[in-house]
Amino acid sequence: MIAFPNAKINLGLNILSRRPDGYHNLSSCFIPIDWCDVLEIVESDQFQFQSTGIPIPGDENTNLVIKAYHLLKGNYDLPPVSIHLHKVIPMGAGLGGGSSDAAFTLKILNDLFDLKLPVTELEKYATQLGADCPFFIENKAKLVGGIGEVFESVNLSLEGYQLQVVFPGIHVNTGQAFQSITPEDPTHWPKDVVIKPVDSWKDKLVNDFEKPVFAAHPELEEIKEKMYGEGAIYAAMSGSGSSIFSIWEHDAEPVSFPYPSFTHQF
Ligand SMILES: C[C@@](CO)(OP(=O)(O)O)[C@H](O)COP(=O)(O)OP(=O)(O)OC[C@H]1O[C@@H](n2ccc(N)nc2=O)[C@H](O)[C@@H]1O
Ligand SMILES: Nc1ncnc2c1ncn2[C@@H]1O[C@H](COP(=O)(O)OP(=O)(O)O)[C@@H](O)[C@H]1O
Repeated sequence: MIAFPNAKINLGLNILSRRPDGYHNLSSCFIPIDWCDVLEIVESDQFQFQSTGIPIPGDENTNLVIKAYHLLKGNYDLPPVSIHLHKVIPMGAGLGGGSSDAAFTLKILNDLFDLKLPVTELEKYATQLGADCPFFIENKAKLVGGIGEVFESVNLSLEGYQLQVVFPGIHVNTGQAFQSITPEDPTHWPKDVVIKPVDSWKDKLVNDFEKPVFAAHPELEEIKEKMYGEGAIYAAMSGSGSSIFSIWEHDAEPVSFPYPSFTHQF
């Protein structure tokens, strides 16, 4: 069975409070985007994992795809599988690619072996793999709270707009980025801003990670400012960075950068 785990971007990302377990409560609007990996899982004689495309750092057993398989295997009598992950989504980019691979692994195994796990159960398993993972189970634009596992539907349409996402190659460590933030309530909440026209979002829809990450990497802020300077309606960093995205009128020509990038007409 083959699937195409996609990335996400954060429209606004406010870090509200630090919890006793070290995690942070946040408020954001997540939207899926069509920048995708390729993930194939088939039944096999023995467990096998192969990855191609962008090399994934770290020991193979830290790969979230393998962790997702073992998590389900702990509770279900799963046969061995052969997994092929073709990595396209940049990593450490604030795009949630690894989390998406993990969530799609759960969904494929659920379908392949007819486990009949409902969405709520899949989301619980996904939360054990990473705070961003449960979003990719339903994989629809959502207002997100808690540490990333509390969802509210949102009436958001970007139809008629164009999205640009640029990955400038700087890898941001998510855990360290959270440590550099002083949590507080925002002046404007994402749920109130994203339902208004896109041209009202600037300065209201804020990603709290921008301040510390831009201070460490001023070239990222320059990319955002260049997007605004060339006509973007809204521009911001996604997640803990370092991807910068911008929203344009459908007939605009987004400024180009010498980095991996993705554009999409909604
Ligand atoms: C910041 C966000 C926003 O969408 O995205 P990315 O930049 O990673 O894409 C997410 O909250 C990232 O979620 P995810 O990357 O799954 O986090 P995890 O693997 O669970 O945790 C990585 C590190 O971030 C910290 N963390 C994560 C989520 C959260 N709500 N509070 C935290 O403090 C954890 O303490 C951990 O040290
Ligand atoms: N399947 C996977 N794809 C990408 N990264 C993975 C995967 N499994 C584990 N990782 C680890 O997670 C880290 C963060 O990757 P990713 O989730 O794509 O970025 P981000 O958290 O910035 O959205 C990577 O640097 C890598 O060490």
